[in-house]
Amino acid sequence: MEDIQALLISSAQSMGIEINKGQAESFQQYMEQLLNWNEKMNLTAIKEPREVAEKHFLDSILILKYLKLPANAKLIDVGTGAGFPGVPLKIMRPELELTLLDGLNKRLIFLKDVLGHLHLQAELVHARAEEAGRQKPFRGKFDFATARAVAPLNILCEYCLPFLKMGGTFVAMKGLEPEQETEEAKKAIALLGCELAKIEKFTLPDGDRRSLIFIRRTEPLPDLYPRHGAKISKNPL
Ligand SMILES: C[S@@+](CC[C@H](N)C(=O)[O-])C[C@H]1O[C@@H](n2cnc3c(N)ncnc32)[C@H](O)[C@@H]1O
Repeated sequence: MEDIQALLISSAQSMGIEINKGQAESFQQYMEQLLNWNEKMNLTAIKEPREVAEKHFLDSILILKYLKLPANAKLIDVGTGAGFPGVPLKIMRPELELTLLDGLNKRLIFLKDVLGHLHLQAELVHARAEEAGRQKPFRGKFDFATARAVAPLNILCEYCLPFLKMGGTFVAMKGLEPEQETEEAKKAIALLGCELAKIEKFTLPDGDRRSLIFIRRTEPLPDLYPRHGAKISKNPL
Protein backbone atom coordinates (compact mmCIF):
# COMPACT_ATOMS: atom_id res chain seq x y z
CA MET A 1 0.00 0.00 0.00
CA GLU A 2 1.15 3.50 -0.81
CA ASP A 3 2.86 5.41 2.00
CA ILE A 4 0.18 8.05 2.51
CA GLN A 5 2.07 9.86 5.25
CA ALA A 6 5.12 10.38 3.02
CA LEU A 7 2.91 11.40 0.12
CA LEU A 8 1.09 13.96 2.22
CA ILE A 9 4.30 15.38 3.68
CA SER A 10 5.92 15.76 0.26
CA SER A 11 2.90 17.10 -1.60
CA ALA A 12 2.23 19.63 1.17
CA GLN A 13 5.89 20.65 1.07
CA SER A 14 5.67 21.18 -2.68
CA MET A 15 2.82 23.62 -1.96
CA GLY A 16 4.77 25.42 0.78
CA ILE A 17 3.20 23.79 3.87
CA GLU A 18 5.13 21.78 6.48
CA ILE A 19 3.43 18.72 7.96
CA ASN A 20 5.30 17.03 10.83
CA LYS A 21 5.38 13.29 11.52
CA GLY A 22 2.77 13.46 14.30
CA GLN A 23 0.38 15.40 12.07
CA ALA A 24 0.93 12.94 9.21
CA GLU A 25 0.05 10.07 11.59
CA SER A 26 -3.14 11.89 12.60
CA PHE A 27 -4.10 12.34 8.95
CA GLN A 28 -3.53 8.64 8.31
CA GLN A 29 -5.80 7.68 11.26
CA TYR A 30 -8.44 10.14 10.09
CA MET A 31 -8.31 8.64 6.61
CA GLU A 32 -8.64 5.08 7.91
CA GLN A 33 -11.68 6.02 9.97
CA LEU A 34 -13.21 7.97 7.12
CA LEU A 35 -12.88 5.06 4.71
CA ASN A 36 -14.14 2.51 7.29
CA TRP A 37 -17.20 4.56 8.23
CA ASN A 38 -17.80 5.33 4.57
CA GLU A 39 -18.65 1.66 3.99
CA LYS A 40 -21.69 2.06 6.27
CA MET A 41 -22.52 5.73 5.84
CA ASN A 42 -22.23 8.09 2.89
CA LEU A 43 -19.43 10.47 3.93
CA THR A 44 -17.34 10.95 0.81
CA ALA A 45 -17.37 9.99 -2.85
CA ILE A 46 -13.56 9.97 -2.79
CA LYS A 47 -12.36 6.51 -1.81
CA GLU A 48 -8.72 6.24 -2.98
CA PRO A 49 -6.24 7.02 -0.19
CA ARG A 50 -4.11 9.23 -2.47
CA GLU A 51 -7.17 11.21 -3.48
CA VAL A 52 -8.35 11.57 0.12
CA ALA A 53 -4.89 12.91 0.99
CA GLU A 54 -4.86 15.47 -1.82
CA LYS A 55 -8.49 16.39 -2.49
CA HIS A 56 -9.60 16.45 1.14
CA PHE A 57 -6.59 16.95 3.43
CA LEU A 58 -4.23 19.03 1.33
CA ASP A 59 -7.07 21.10 -0.12
CA SER A 60 -8.28 21.88 3.42
CA ILE A 61 -4.93 22.90 4.87
CA LEU A 62 -3.93 25.10 1.94
CA ILE A 63 -6.03 27.81 3.59
CA LEU A 64 -3.08 28.17 6.00
CA LYS A 65 -0.86 29.39 3.21
CA TYR A 66 -3.06 32.43 2.65
CA LEU A 67 -4.45 33.08 6.13
CA LYS A 68 -2.66 33.75 9.41
CA LEU A 69 -4.55 31.98 12.17
CA PRO A 70 -3.51 33.55 15.50
CA ALA A 71 -3.23 31.22 18.51
CA ASN A 72 -6.66 30.58 20.08
CA ALA A 73 -8.55 32.02 17.12
CA LYS A 74 -12.21 30.94 17.08
CA LEU A 75 -13.18 29.25 13.81
CA ILE A 76 -16.52 27.77 12.72
CA ASP A 77 -16.67 25.30 9.83
CA VAL A 78 -20.16 25.52 8.35
CA GLY A 79 -21.61 22.41 6.65
CA THR A 80 -18.51 20.51 7.70
CA GLY A 81 -19.78 17.09 6.55
CA ALA A 82 -16.99 14.60 7.26
CA GLY A 83 -14.91 17.45 8.73
CA PHE A 84 -13.58 19.47 5.78
CA PRO A 85 -11.80 21.81 6.10
CA GLY A 86 -12.25 22.07 9.92
CA VAL A 87 -10.61 18.84 11.15
CA PRO A 88 -7.46 19.08 8.96
CA LEU A 89 -7.05 22.68 10.17
CA LYS A 90 -7.31 21.49 13.78
CA ILE A 91 -4.69 18.77 13.14
CA MET A 92 -2.35 21.46 11.83
CA ARG A 93 -3.24 24.07 14.51
CA PRO A 94 -4.37 22.21 17.67
CA GLU A 95 -4.68 25.50 19.61
CA LEU A 96 -7.51 26.61 17.30
CA GLU A 97 -10.92 26.92 19.05
CA LEU A 98 -12.91 24.94 16.52
CA THR A 99 -16.68 24.62 16.06
CA LEU A 100 -17.98 22.10 13.52
CA LEU A 101 -21.56 22.72 12.39
CA ASP A 102 -23.76 20.55 10.21
CA GLY A 103 -27.49 20.11 9.67
CA LEU A 104 -27.08 16.30 9.52
CA ASN A 105 -26.51 14.61 12.87
CA LYS A 106 -25.01 11.39 11.48
CA ARG A 107 -22.00 13.34 10.22
CA LEU A 108 -21.48 14.71 13.74
CA ILE A 109 -21.55 11.19 15.20
CA PHE A 110 -18.69 10.28 12.87
CA LEU A 111 -16.81 13.46 13.79
CA LYS A 112 -17.16 12.79 17.53
CA ASP A 113 -15.53 9.41 17.01
CA VAL A 114 -12.71 10.86 14.87
CA LEU A 115 -11.93 13.66 17.31
CA GLY A 116 -11.85 11.18 20.20
CA HIS A 117 -9.34 8.97 18.38
CA LEU A 118 -7.17 11.95 17.44
CA HIS A 119 -7.35 13.43 20.98
CA LEU A 120 -8.59 16.71 19.55
CA GLN A 121 -11.27 18.91 21.03
CA ALA A 122 -13.94 20.74 19.07
CA GLU A 123 -17.49 21.91 19.68
CA LEU A 124 -19.98 19.93 17.59
CA VAL A 125 -23.18 21.74 16.64
CA HIS A 126 -26.15 20.03 15.03
CA ALA A 127 -28.08 22.89 13.43
CA ARG A 128 -28.90 24.61 10.20
CA ALA A 129 -26.43 27.46 9.72
CA GLU A 130 -29.20 30.02 9.27
CA GLU A 131 -30.74 29.00 12.61
CA ALA A 132 -27.45 29.00 14.54
CA GLY A 133 -26.67 32.40 13.01
CA ARG A 134 -29.60 33.89 14.96
CA GLN A 135 -28.57 32.32 18.28
CA LYS A 136 -26.57 34.20 20.88
CA PRO A 137 -23.76 31.66 21.43
CA PHE A 138 -22.89 31.76 17.72
CA ARG A 139 -23.98 35.08 16.20
CA GLY A 140 -21.01 37.45 15.86
CA LYS A 141 -18.77 35.20 17.97
CA PHE A 142 -16.12 33.95 15.52
CA ASP A 143 -12.83 35.29 14.16
CA PHE A 144 -13.07 32.97 11.15
CA ALA A 145 -15.69 30.95 9.28
CA THR A 146 -15.00 28.41 6.55
CA ALA A 147 -17.19 26.44 4.15
CA ARG A 148 -16.50 24.03 1.30
CA ALA A 149 -19.08 22.56 -1.10
CA VAL A 150 -22.11 23.82 0.82
CA ALA A 151 -23.99 26.32 -1.42
CA PRO A 152 -23.52 28.98 -4.12
CA LEU A 153 -21.72 32.02 -2.70
CA ASN A 154 -24.73 34.39 -2.54
CA ILE A 155 -26.61 31.83 -0.39
CA LEU A 156 -23.50 30.78 1.51
CA CYS A 157 -22.84 34.36 2.60
CA GLU A 158 -26.16 34.53 4.43
CA TYR A 159 -25.32 31.20 6.12
CA CYS A 160 -21.76 32.07 7.15
CA LEU A 161 -21.26 35.84 7.51
CA PRO A 162 -23.60 36.15 10.57
CA PHE A 163 -21.04 34.17 12.61
CA LEU A 164 -18.26 36.74 12.14
CA LYS A 165 -17.12 39.24 14.76
CA MET A 166 -16.19 42.73 13.57
CA GLY A 167 -12.98 42.30 11.56
CA GLY A 168 -13.57 38.54 11.24
CA THR A 169 -12.96 36.69 7.96
CA PHE A 170 -14.99 34.11 6.05
CA VAL A 171 -13.06 31.84 3.68
CA ALA A 172 -15.24 30.23 0.99
CA MET A 173 -13.51 27.32 -0.74
CA LYS A 174 -14.51 27.26 -4.37
CA GLY A 175 -13.54 25.79 -7.73
CA LEU A 176 -11.75 26.94 -10.81
CA GLU A 177 -13.62 30.11 -11.74
CA PRO A 178 -14.99 31.99 -8.75
CA GLU A 179 -15.44 35.35 -10.51
CA GLN A 180 -19.05 35.00 -11.61
CA GLU A 181 -20.19 33.57 -8.26
CA THR A 182 -18.39 36.41 -6.50
CA GLU A 183 -20.03 38.99 -8.76
CA GLU A 184 -23.45 37.47 -8.01
CA ALA A 185 -22.73 37.58 -4.26
CA LYS A 186 -21.65 41.25 -4.16
CA LYS A 187 -25.04 42.50 -3.02
CA ALA A 188 -25.30 39.82 -0.30
CA ILE A 189 -21.79 40.65 0.98
CA ALA A 190 -22.65 44.35 1.28
CA LEU A 191 -26.11 43.82 2.85
CA LEU A 192 -24.52 41.53 5.45
CA GLY A 193 -22.04 44.26 6.49
CA CYS A 194 -18.97 42.76 4.85
CA GLU A 195 -16.56 43.34 2.00
CA LEU A 196 -14.59 41.17 -0.38
CA ALA A 197 -10.97 41.12 0.82
CA LYS A 198 -9.21 38.96 -1.79
CA ILE A 199 -9.39 35.88 -4.01
CA GLU A 200 -6.51 33.38 -4.08
CA LYS A 201 -6.15 30.62 -6.65
CA PHE A 202 -4.05 27.46 -6.52
CA THR A 203 -3.64 24.12 -8.29
CA LEU A 204 -3.50 20.86 -6.33
CA PRO A 205 -0.71 18.39 -7.24
CA ASP A 206 -3.19 16.31 -9.28
CA GLY A 207 -4.02 19.35 -11.43
CA ASP A 208 -7.34 20.29 -9.76
CA ARG A 209 -7.71 24.06 -9.68
CA ARG A 210 -9.24 25.71 -6.65
CA SER A 211 -9.91 29.16 -5.30
CA LEU A 212 -10.39 30.77 -1.91
CA ILE A 213 -12.65 33.79 -1.52
CA PHE A 214 -11.91 35.92 1.56
CA ILE A 215 -14.72 38.14 2.89
CA ARG A 216 -14.28 40.40 5.94
CA ARG A 217 -16.78 41.96 8.36
CA THR A 218 -16.44 45.76 8.27
CA GLU A 219 -19.91 46.80 9.55
CA PRO A 220 -22.35 45.37 12.10
CA LEU A 221 -24.77 42.70 10.91
CA PRO A 222 -28.33 44.05 10.42
CA ASP A 223 -30.92 42.34 12.73
CA LEU A 224 -32.86 41.15 9.70
CA TYR A 225 -30.26 38.51 8.77
CA PRO A 226 -30.01 35.59 8.41
CA ARG A 227 -33.56 35.07 7.15
CA HIS A 228 -35.28 31.69 7.40
CA GLY A 229 -33.97 28.81 5.26
CA ALA A 230 -36.59 28.69 2.51
CA LYS A 231 -36.37 32.46 1.96
CA ILE A 232 -32.59 32.32 1.63
CA SER A 233 -32.59 29.68 -1.08
CA LYS A 234 -35.75 30.84 -2.94
CA ASN A 235 -34.80 34.48 -2.91
CA PRO A 236 -31.01 34.88 -2.46
CA LEU A 237 -29.83 38.37 -1.52
C1 LIG B 1 -21.40 18.38 0.05
S1 LIG B 1 -21.24 18.37 1.78
C2 LIG B 1 -19.66 19.10 2.01
C3 LIG B 1 -19.04 18.70 3.31
C4 LIG B 1 -17.64 19.25 3.57
N1 LIG B 1 -17.67 20.68 3.80
C5 LIG B 1 -16.69 18.89 2.44
O1 LIG B 1 -16.21 19.80 1.76
O2 LIG B 1 -16.43 17.70 2.22
C6 LIG B 1 -22.35 19.66 2.30
C7 LIG B 1 -22.63 19.61 3.80
O3 LIG B 1 -23.26 20.83 4.17
C8 LIG B 1 -24.34 20.53 5.04
N2 LIG B 1 -25.28 21.66 4.90
C9 LIG B 1 -25.83 22.14 3.76
N3 LIG B 1 -26.60 23.23 4.01
C10 LIG B 1 -26.50 23.44 5.35
C11 LIG B 1 -27.07 24.42 6.23
N4 LIG B 1 -27.87 25.38 5.77
N5 LIG B 1 -26.76 24.36 7.54
C12 LIG B 1 -25.95 23.37 8.02
N6 LIG B 1 -25.39 22.43 7.23
C13 LIG B 1 -25.67 22.45 5.92
C14 LIG B 1 -24.86 19.18 4.59
O4 LIG B 1 -25.55 18.52 5.64
C15 LIG B 1 -23.56 18.47 4.20
O5 LIG B 1 -22.99 17.77 5.29
